[in-house]
Amino acid sequence: MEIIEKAPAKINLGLDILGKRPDGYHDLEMIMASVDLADKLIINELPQDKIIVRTNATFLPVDEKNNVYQAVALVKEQFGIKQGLSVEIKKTIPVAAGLGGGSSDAAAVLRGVNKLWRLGLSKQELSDIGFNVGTDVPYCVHGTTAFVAGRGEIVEPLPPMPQCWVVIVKPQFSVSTRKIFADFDMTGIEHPDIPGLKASILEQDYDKMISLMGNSMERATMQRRPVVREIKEKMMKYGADAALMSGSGPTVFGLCQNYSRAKRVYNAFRGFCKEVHLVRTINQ
Ligand SMILES: C[C@](O)(CO)[C@H](O)COP(=O)(O)OP(=O)(O)OC[C@H]1O[C@@H](n2ccc(N)nc2=O)[C@H](O)[C@@H]1O
Ligand SMILES: Nc1ncnc2c1ncn2[C@@H]1O[C@H](COP(=O)(O)OP(=O)(O)OP(=O)(O)O)[C@@H](O)[C@H]1O
Repeated sequence: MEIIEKAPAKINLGLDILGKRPDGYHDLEMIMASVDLADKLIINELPQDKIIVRTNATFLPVDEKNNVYQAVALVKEQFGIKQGLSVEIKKTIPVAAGLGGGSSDAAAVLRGVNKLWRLGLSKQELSDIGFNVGTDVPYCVHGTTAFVAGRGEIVEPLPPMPQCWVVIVKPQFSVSTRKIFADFDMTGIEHPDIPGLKASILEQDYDKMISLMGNSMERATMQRRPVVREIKEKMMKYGADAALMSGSGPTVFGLCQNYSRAKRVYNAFRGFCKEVHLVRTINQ
């Protein structure tokens, strides 16, 4: 049986860093939403006991370093599964971009093997396995819009964010989340109002939502890469309702309720940046 799973990208409407923990990780509070920019996973069972990962993104690792490989290996080990698996990842989400592509691929393969091997695992159980692969996997297992806390393991689903167009611009360079966190200076950081942002989504109040969007990591990434600020400013200049860096960056996304405005913002970046997308939010 062949299983096809979609792995959508995420954006952080809000990201707050509460502090560094004794284990070196950071306590976070985030509001995340999925957008219709997705990788596609084609999953097939293999008779031999091995995991084969293939991808059109030839620069990506396909061994134990790949998030999909890791997620499958964990399930096989935990449930003593002797069948193998082949997974083809058709990559569309920009890599190391702040869009959670690797985490979403891992969540997608977990959903896939749950069906293929009839494991009957709940979302919570899939999240618990996936959390060993990456911070954003528990969120990606739940998808849509959610409040996420702790190191990333606490996921509280929310109603879908108010629908809008999303312009996604990824500059040519990538950013290492680990490095940004390692050098992160908590002094004087801006804390977005996450409870307020959460309330705006519960109330489906788009104007309130865009006024409260914020990302504590933006400043650190912008200091290293001023072009991130330039992209954000240019998005606003061309008519985005709001613009923000996603995750640790360097991708910036702009929100527009009006399609022609979104198209104008999109056109302003085409040719200027290589990876530019105009997509919708996912509302189910
Ligand atoms: C910042 C976000 O993009 C927000 O969505 C994600 O939390 C990052 O997700 P990711 O790249 O999948 O991150 P992981 O591979 O889990 O972690 C990368 C590195 O970021 C740091 N890290 C991550 C999560 C966290 N709560 N505190 C941390 O300090 C750790 O040094 C970790 O080694
Ligand atoms: N399936 C995968 N897709 C993308 N990257 C992967 C995958 N598996 C492993 N990686 C590695 O993970 C690193 C981070 O990739 P990813 O695209 O998930 O980052 P990101 O968008 O910054 O994520 P986040 O927003 O969660 O920080 C890459 O450098 C890549 O080598």
